Amino acid sequence: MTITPTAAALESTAVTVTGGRPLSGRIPVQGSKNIALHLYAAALVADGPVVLASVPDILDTGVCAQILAHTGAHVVVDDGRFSVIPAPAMAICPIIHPELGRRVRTTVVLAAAVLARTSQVTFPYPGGDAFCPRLIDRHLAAMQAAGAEVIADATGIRAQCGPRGVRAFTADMATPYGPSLGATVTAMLLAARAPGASLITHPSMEPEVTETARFLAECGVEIHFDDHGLHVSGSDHLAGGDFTVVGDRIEAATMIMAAASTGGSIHLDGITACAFPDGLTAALEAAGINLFEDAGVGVCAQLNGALQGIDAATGPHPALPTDTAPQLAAMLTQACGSSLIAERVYPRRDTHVEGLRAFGADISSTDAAVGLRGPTRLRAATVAAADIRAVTALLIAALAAEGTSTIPGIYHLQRGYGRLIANLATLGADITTTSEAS
Ligand SMILES: CC(=O)N[C@H]1[C@@H](OP(=O)(O)OP(=O)(O)OC[C@H]2O[C@@H](n3ccc(=O)[nH]c3=O)[C@H](O)[C@@H]2O)O[C@H](CO)[C@@H](O)[C@@H]1O
Ligand SMILES: C=C(OP(=O)(O)O)C(=O)O
Repeated sequence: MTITPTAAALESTAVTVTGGRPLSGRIPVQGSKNIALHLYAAALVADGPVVLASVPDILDTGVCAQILAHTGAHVVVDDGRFSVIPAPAMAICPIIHPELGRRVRTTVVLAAAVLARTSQVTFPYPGGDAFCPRLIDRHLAAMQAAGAEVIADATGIRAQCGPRGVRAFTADMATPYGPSLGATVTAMLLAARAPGASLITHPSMEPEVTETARFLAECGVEIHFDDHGLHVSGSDHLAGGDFTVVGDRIEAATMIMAAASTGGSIHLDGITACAFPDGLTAALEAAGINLFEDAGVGVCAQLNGALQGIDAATGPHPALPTDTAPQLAAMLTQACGSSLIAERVYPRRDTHVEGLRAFGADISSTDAAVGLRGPTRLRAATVAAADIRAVTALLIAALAAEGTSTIPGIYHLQRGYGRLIANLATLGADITTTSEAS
């Protein structure tokens, strides 16, 4: 099996940006990274074939496709279409490939799907961004509630159910930071294959959850939300289905913030204004960016005068998504006055702060908030980032800065953005990638 490029291979490629050009124009938005990843896991609980359209061409979907193939599923990815025929239960390998599993966050959700199909699974601790400790206790509690014995050691986790497989259950998704997105999908996939009525209390309502629920309903699962939580009537046979991944609201927000940081305005195809959570729309508008729906085919984002500093807080849907906070901070370096971005989904998420300071930003962070003062004339810098949204924050700073900046390493960028560099070039950015080998 070919393993998709490793971090080391991609860390030898750098992005070079000469800033100061206003970005404007029209670009497409990719299918949502995080929705696609959860749908890949959901595809594993179906018995029939699944086709997902508009999947983003990124490292994380490549890694997840390989994890599925390793379980025995027949997987084809072609021109944005992901087709999978899950193996019959008897033929599923109940081991999540350890090297691949350590590279993505969705490993535990994929493991839940395998557990739901085969009554057992062994998996490594998941990867994904490491900006702070990211617990998985709610995922494991859902597996236990579904009847699995869960044993964790230093190398990974093993979950095993009795001969009847997963059973209907009640599990709670609340954490001190709000409901867990990933654990809610883990619980949904277990419940989908557990005959009887399951109840998931305090579920996350992020689009990743509601889109997975829509997909499971297409496959024949009875599923609905009410004041008590998420009700799932599971079955030991699920049809497959065809499903389209909606546009990536985080990529869209990133592009809007990149353009606004340079004084530009853009048109995005493949997303609608209602895909933007209220907290994101409110933050953009308060900063001076107007969003207009374009006849149901896209969104225009236009600057309304100079950017203004804002106070904002991340939170569970429909609040400002935590995955947009680093990019927002980069944009607000160009805003008049002070800004404060409170982080309420994670105990801390500020790996972008030091990098932005290298560009000259007046920015500081405390445990759960980032404070800024602007506008600052940023100067070019050579600085690397530690994770997917921190790297885009640095790219935004480079686009706004005077001179030529270098951001070494594109591993984190490629985990989540398939066409970001090409799209920025289309909008007028002076941006290239260079390999150390060249
Ligand atoms: C691949 C994917 O979709 N990743 C997204 C997903 O991550 P992910 O599913 O990992 O995020 P969670 O919603 O689970 O985590 C949010 C918070 O809950 C806590 N927690 C989580 C699980 C648990 O079992 N116990 C617990 O305490 C975490 O430590 C964190 O503070 O949702 C996050 C929050 O919207 C996004 O930033 C990530 O981009
Ligand atoms: C934190 C993120 O991703 P992951 O959960 O895959 O690390 C993200 O998409 O911003």
